[in-house]
Amino acid sequence: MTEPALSARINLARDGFRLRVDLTARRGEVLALLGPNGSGKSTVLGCLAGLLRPADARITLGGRLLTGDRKLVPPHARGVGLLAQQPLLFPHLSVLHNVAFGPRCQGRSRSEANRLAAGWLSEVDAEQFADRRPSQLSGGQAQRVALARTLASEPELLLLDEPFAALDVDAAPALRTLVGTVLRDAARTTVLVTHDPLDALVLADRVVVMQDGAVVEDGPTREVLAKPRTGFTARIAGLNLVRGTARAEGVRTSDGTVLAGIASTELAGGAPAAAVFPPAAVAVRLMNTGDTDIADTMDATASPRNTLPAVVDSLEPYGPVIRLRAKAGADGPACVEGIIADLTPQAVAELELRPGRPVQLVIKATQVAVHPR
Ligand SMILES: Nc1ncnc2c1ncn2[C@@H]1O[C@H](COP(=O)(O)OP(=O)(O)OP(=O)(O)O)[C@@H](O)[C@H]1O
Repeated sequence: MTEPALSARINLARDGFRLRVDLTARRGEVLALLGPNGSGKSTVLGCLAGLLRPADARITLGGRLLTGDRKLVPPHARGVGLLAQQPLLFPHLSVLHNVAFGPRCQGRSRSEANRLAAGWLSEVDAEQFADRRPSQLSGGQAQRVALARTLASEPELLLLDEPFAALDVDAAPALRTLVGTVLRDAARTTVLVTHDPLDALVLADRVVVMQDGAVVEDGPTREVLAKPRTGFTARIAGLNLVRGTARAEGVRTSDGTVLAGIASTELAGGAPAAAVFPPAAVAVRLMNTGDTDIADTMDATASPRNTLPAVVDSLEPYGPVIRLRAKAGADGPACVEGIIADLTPQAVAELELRPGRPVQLVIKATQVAVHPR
């Protein structure tokens, strides 16, 4: 096992918020840091960048101690580059000189710094803007230049804080592709803070999920998103997650509902478990239509279905489908709260669905994966 390039143990308390994390990343690894608002992601980045001075922390990068033993290496001397949501370019410098700024600060000659800057601008497909001022760039172009500026200092650790969040939907995919290309440098370690599961899937090798200042999930991206252990991760992965305890046939929730499913690994009865299923696996029917529509499509060999009474909470367009969010009815099980179902607009119209309408959620047991929690 190789020594991690980045190792960070951070303990920090601030106005009622407590952060306790232990993070490591290998050289060349791209780590996505996910978590709800206020979970502490930016605080972790601030500590790594040297912008925050945690009371109790030990951060090393490539064997160098950055924070710890009463030492705090200042931001510019860390070998850490930070790309924030906003490009934050120097308005009075040309694009080329913005990018050359880092190498100049590192002691390169003017011509050498300009040569390097031109190379990085071409790397991010922005060499044609070299002579412009930042005010003459679009948001997407400015963010590309900001990426070149960050990379021009050749950081050992690259921190990306929601780098696509401020971009419009047309500019984000191009920059995401570009970032994907530059992140393939095996010499650099990257920590990417994002709300977007697509960023994690496309760019990251590993996902760390934070909640209330602590790490609650850590693993290979696909594994974490496919087998979420927390409601937050399930939501960002676009999956439903119902918690409970393991039973032979599936998961028993705290309200006594048993959700039939298929266990992903062997689970001891009574162990904490979660039932995970995609919104497309949830069929919706009206409470008062009887079982005929389902019975018509079921034969004797059909897999068992879970039928749960619920109430429509909201209906929102979601790409080509309508996403229905359910809530618990007065007498129904609480476990249906927040379950999402994707329906065709035609089905929504035919069933005359609207918020407040009692429905039944029908979920095929074969599409419910049961994971340990
Ligand atoms: N400068 C500050 N002074 C005091 N408390 C702060 C400061 N900045 C953030 N906090 C608090 O620290 C906690 C963690 O905030 P942080 O910004 O790290 O979360 P986050 O996960 O990055 O959230 P978001 O996704 O909303 O950016 C929150 O409770 C926040 O209110």
